[in-house]
Amino acid sequence: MSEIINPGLAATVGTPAAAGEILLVAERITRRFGGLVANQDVCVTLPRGKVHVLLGPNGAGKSTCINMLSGDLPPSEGTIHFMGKDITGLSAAQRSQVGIGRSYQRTNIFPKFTVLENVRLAAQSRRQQPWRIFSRAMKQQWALDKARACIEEAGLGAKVDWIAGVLSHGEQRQLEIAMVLATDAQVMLLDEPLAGMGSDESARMVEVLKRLKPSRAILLVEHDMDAVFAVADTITVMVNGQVLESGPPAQIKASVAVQQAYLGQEDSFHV
Ligand SMILES: Nc1ncnc2c1ncn2[C@@H]1O[C@H](COP(=O)(O)OP(=O)(O)OP(=O)(O)O)[C@@H](O)[C@H]1O
Repeated sequence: MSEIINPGLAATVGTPAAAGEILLVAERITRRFGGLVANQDVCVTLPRGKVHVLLGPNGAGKSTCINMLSGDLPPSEGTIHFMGKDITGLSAAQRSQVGIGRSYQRTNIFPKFTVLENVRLAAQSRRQQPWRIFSRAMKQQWALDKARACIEEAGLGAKVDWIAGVLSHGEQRQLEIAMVLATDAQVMLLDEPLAGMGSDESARMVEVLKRLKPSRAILLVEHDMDAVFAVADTITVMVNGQVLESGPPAQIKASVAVQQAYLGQEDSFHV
């Protein structure tokens, strides 16, 4: 497999497509760690224009699932297709280049760089000469223009020249969203984007997610139930590495099996 990109796949990215188009399909993905089955036969379908939330108690397998979708972990079994092409064997870097972007549970930015520099670097990471990213700093106008647009879309327009390290926690998470956008992600995999946020910051992030949703497919792992039910079109609840139930929010809210899975957990279904 080429280290840089699958050209056939790259050519499909950026093609205007209708809402509802299926972008990513994971079929029966399974991941074992020695004798532990962290995900078993998990199926996920991500259409453009929809937010899919992965819920589940601690240790249920949500991060393992998102790691397999992003390419950070190879599945032990199962397949993942993006826009009809099999990407099961692509690395995380290759998936980023074809249009699958992710954020991590922990904030992942360059704290001494400005907001604009962080996002400009993310934009340039999609290009095929990553070793030039630093040496040609600030010279590529296209990357700056793209970075500004993504920063605006992520709701950070007023902080474009701020040093990233002095932003609030919530703003740093918004910056990460801008960095994912700058890679032209069609599919956004977001691992707990609201973690550690206060209510104002959470509300702002929910607005950002709603704004991003129409033109992309978004998969979230999130524990904040108010936010989950504010943005989700589909919710998949995992327990012990398996899908317990998957469906629209009203179905999940009414599910006795889901209620029972959450008994004694911090994350409650009081929504
Ligand atoms: N790299 C690894 N090596 C061994 N076991 C792992 C590894 N990563 C995850 N696991 C195990 O797989 C199971 C699922 O973990 P995972 O992190 O996917 O759950 P989670 O639902 O994301 O949990 P949390 O909400 O606590 O983040 C757990 O039992 C965990 O200990």
